[in-house]
Amino acid sequence: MYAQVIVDVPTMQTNQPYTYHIPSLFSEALIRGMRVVVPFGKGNRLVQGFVTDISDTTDQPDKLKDISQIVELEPVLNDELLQLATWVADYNFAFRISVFQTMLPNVMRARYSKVLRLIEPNELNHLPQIQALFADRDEVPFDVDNVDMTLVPTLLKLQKKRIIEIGYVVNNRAKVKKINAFKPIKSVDFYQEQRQQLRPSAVKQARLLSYLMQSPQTFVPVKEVIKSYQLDYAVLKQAEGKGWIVQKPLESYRIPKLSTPVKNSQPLTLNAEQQEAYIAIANNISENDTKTFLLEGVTGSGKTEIYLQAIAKALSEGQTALMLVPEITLTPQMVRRVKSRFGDDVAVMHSGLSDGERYDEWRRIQRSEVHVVVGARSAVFAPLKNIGLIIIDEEHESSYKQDENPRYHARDVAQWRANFHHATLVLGSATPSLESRARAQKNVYHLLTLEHRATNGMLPETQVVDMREAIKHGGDDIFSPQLIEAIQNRLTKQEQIVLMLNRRGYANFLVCRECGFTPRCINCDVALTVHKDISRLVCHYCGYSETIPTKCKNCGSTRIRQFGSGTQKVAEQLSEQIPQARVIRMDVDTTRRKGSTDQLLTAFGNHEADILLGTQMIAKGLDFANVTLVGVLNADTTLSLPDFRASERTFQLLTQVSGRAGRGDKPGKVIMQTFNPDHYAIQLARQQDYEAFYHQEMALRHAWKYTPYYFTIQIKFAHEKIDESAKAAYEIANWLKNIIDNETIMLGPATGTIPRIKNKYYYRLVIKYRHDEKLIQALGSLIKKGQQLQKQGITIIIDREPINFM
Ligand SMILES: Nc1ncnc2c1ncn2[C@@H]1O[C@H](COP(=O)(O)OP(=O)(O)OP(=O)(O)O)[C@@H](O)[C@H]1O
Ligand SMILES: [Zn+2]
Ligand SMILES: [Zn+2]
Repeated sequence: MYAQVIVDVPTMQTNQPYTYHIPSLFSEALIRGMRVVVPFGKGNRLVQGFVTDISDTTDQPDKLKDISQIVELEPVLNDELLQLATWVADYNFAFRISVFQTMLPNVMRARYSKVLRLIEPNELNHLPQIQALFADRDEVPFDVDNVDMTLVPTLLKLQKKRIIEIGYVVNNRAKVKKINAFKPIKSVDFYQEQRQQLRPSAVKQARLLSYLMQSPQTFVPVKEVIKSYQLDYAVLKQAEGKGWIVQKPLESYRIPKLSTPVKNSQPLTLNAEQQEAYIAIANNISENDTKTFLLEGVTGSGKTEIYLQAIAKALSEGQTALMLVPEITLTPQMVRRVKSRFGDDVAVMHSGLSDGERYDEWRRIQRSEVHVVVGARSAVFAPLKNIGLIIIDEEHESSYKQDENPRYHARDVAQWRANFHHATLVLGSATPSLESRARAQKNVYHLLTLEHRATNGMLPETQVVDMREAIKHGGDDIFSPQLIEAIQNRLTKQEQIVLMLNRRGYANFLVCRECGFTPRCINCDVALTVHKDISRLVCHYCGYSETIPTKCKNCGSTRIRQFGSGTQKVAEQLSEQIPQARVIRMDVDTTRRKGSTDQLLTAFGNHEADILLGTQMIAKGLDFANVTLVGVLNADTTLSLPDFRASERTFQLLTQVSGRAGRGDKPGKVIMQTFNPDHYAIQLARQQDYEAFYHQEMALRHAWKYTPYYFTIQIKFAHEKIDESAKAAYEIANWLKNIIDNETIMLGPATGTIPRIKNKYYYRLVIKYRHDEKLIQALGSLIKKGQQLQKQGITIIIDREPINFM
């Protein structure tokens, strides 16, 4: 028997399965989708691999290597996921191994460690130190904890003489958590009898026996019983010794908890608009039809309620449901809402979980113990079976596209899985991506609209404040008088306020007021960002950091100041201007700790603070009835992003954050501060008019030949030497020129917006096309052709529909 194995070596040469011989020992147990350990390459180094196929015969003439080990007895990838992986890899020009790793919990990524193996023990007689190192073992871990590094020269000599060898072992980090449990094994009468014979002083034994007399005949965690019956371990040990009970370790799940308990909730009675949308979705679920709905509903229109009832519908049909939410703050709030409806039938997957929790949630899904999954981007690969419904909330969010290999978009993967399962796909947003809205226009998607707020409230009224005027009249560049006045007004009424500092594309760097010098990253050529909390300048691309200088490195002047401001500075300014306001600050710094987001939001919800001040992470999903004012400190910074989607991003962000105001009975108000008050993205966000924005932006996209009129592919070439990356870029550009369609447009080669990242120089090509099979084929072959380039140290990145133009 032979197995096709994709090995854990992400290079162009290894992007196809290798054939291995299955030793008879494993031939019964080995199934497609399992993890194995195999020898690889000339040195037969052991690596992890995934079995993608098994066959009785092989056409490989060479002598084949044996599979060394099976990692676990259950397959970790089912047939659907194996097929999906092939599609994701091909479609996104990625390696299959990278796709497998993205699909599975982190702990299934193999860790390799070095070991020393003894080959000729008799040769060590005159080397007592080495003998002592091995003692009676023939393999020891090769690391500083085990090996005295002064022995290394000797060890290397011994390796040359083949007396020892240095090898690799594959460590499986996927560990199941166990807890101690016990159960009674005697009859009630027996326990009663024992109890009567006890000495009066044996209080704890008496308590245990009374417990055993009425306890269930199943394993119960030791800890729980000890706590509720005031026992101790010694008593249980004794009882085990006397044969009253048996103990054994039980598998236990690490289930992620929210900061406070989740209250149950009941389905709400849908209003007419909601009902219409729900019926369309529910009917489609019953019919097992593959259809995609675009649910375009203004902020607060009750999209979430429709999702929850649609999930209930899928469950009632005996199917499962998958719901994706953007990887941000809103995850805990959404998780809370879904758990309040479906309780323990929900598994959660997002980056806030520990590796152990992630692994356990994944296993609960894999074993079909839960039927609902809520999670961020990579949850789209959750091993659910029999999917009836997939929901993508805030479908326009760019975080659904992975910005590293494999560069997949969760929407594409969701569509594939919906087709596979004949499932219903629902894309929801108040501000759909232009791509999705355009597909609805062409009836590829079915458009469902909600034009009114669910609570009958009005959309908030929005005022645009021209900051150029505010500054002219002696105001500062953070708070206009209008905003300060509005905040004070809400404070007297005990109402709450959300303030957003738009940090995307924002300049939070140092500038010398004398010479204009800005400290930049030594690896990336980008301005360093000021992080006051750790008193350092940090590079956001590579993580390089240095202390905040007091003098300009260029001219020596001490007038080196921060340009722009962070949430911390805004909070300081706020406490100066309105000292009585209680402020919760929410940004990457205050939400880094696990669970902190959920805590901060719960505190705000309980009115423990008046103002929630944050970056764009607070723009979406928050549903607090007492918030009547939303202030946007700088509406226009996103407009300066080097990206054709800058207006779309700005419009989406402003509309979303405005939607946080007036969600309860009280009317809401929004104040947007901007230096570009006349820009259409800002004006249309003020009117919350998505449809008008869609038409205006589509006209521009058409004129400039951008998405959704054209597809886009970006190819990046990176090398430590700028000449080498340029050469590769021109070589490939010339090769492609002869292949691509007449209508296809190639831009570049050009250096990226940021030419150097992590010590590599980037060159890029941007290709815009409508239908170009030859182009796609050429790019597919490029990851093979790239082998030659890779040998020269060139990295090639092919990015379909890139989100990030760097
Ligand atoms: N049918 C209904 N009857 C009464 N209240 C409702 C109904 N549907 C939704 N709501 C309430 O209206 C509020 C807004 O609903 P929800 O958060 O679902 O809107 P949304 O469209 O998801 O909002 P956003 O896109 O702004 O996040 C919530 O407090 C919700 O409980
Ligand atoms: Zn850097
Ligand atoms: Zn200077």
